[in-house]
Amino acid sequence: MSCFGKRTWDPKGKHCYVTGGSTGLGLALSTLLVQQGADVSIVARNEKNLKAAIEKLETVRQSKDQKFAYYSYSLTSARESQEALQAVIAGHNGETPDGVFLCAGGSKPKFFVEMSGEELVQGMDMGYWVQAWTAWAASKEMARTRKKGKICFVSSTLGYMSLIGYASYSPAKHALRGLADTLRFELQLYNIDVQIFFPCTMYTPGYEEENKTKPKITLKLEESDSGLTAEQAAHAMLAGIKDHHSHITGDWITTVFRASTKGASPGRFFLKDWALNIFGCIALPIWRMTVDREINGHVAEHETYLEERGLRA
Ligand SMILES: NC(=O)C1=CN([C@@H]2O[C@H](COP(=O)(O)OP(=O)(O)OC[C@H]3O[C@@H](n4cnc5c(N)ncnc54)[C@H](OP(=O)(O)O)[C@@H]3O)[C@@H](O)[C@H]2O)C=CC1
Ligand SMILES: CCCCCCCCCCCCCCCC(=O)[C@@H](N)CO
Repeated sequence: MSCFGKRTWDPKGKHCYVTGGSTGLGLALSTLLVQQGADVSIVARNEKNLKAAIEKLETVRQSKDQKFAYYSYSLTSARESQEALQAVIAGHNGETPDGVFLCAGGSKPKFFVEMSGEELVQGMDMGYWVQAWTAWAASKEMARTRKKGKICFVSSTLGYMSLIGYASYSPAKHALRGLADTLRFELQLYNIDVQIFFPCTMYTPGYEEENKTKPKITLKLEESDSGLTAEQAAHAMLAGIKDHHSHITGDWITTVFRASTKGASPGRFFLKDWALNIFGCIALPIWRMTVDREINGHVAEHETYLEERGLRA
């Protein structure tokens, strides 16, 4: 039983569709779902990683009846996201998934003035549309087939706040929160549960990739966040999913941001959220002042950086 006596969600025997299930958080979540008896279908682009992920899932299989499948699609367009979902359904005896877990995504942090127009558009594709299109396709399918399913988005700490360097990513992750909060209301019409996870830094292949372009100052400011392994983050995500939390967090810093930006989003026990909010009212402005000081102390170094790249007249 979870809050308000609602039964906890049990993955056993459920068909789970995990986007981005080939590496990082998506693979760690798929592994947990398999260990708890679910059938898992994963979608990502790179076929070699997908195959390797299925081999890993085979090693934790609980029963011979569990079905695992992978499909290679890029989920940044409406058409491919619908095709991917149809392939997942066809591969599972025509059955709509019980749970859709939207782990696909990525970021390419840089300074705003060094980003190209394409990179800013890609930021929305890889942060927002890569999950929104699948949520859209799955909502239509669940409503049509009367499936009382669940959809869980993956935002970020940066979906509640932001940091220098994340102009192409943080807005997309904030937009996911807007979509999840909208759908939490609207999809009640079809008995579909909508949740959203806000992970902090996770040490994954995606993290290593983003560090190739990340400004030094961004990396430095992120040090306040000690980070989680993909497995730790997946545990927190699944615990929140089971307990029907609308907004799921896996570390204390993001939990403070959750409480301090709550608005009308559902939270936890009100006294706990009040206490977190009061703590945030004091600690966050102090933290922000240290960040402003750090950025202002970076002006001279940044001047050289821009000159070296021909970005200063
Ligand atoms: N790592 C971090 O510090 C944090 C990450 N996040 C978010 O968590 C989620 C998981 O991140 P993480 O595990 O680190 O990332 P990884 O890069 O390790 O994994 C991302 C997964 O998404 C897939 N993917 C990426 N682009 C597409 C696409 N266009 N179509 C289909 N699949 C795609 C990748 O496979 P392939 O490339 O083969 O398509 C891979 O399976 C992302 O949404 C990320 O934004 C949030 C907070 C912190
Ligand atoms: C309460 C007072 C203390 C406040 C401290 C605030 C520290 C902020 C840390 C920001 C961490 C950003 C994680 C980004 C993860 C992510 O999404 C990227 N890795 C992109 O993938």
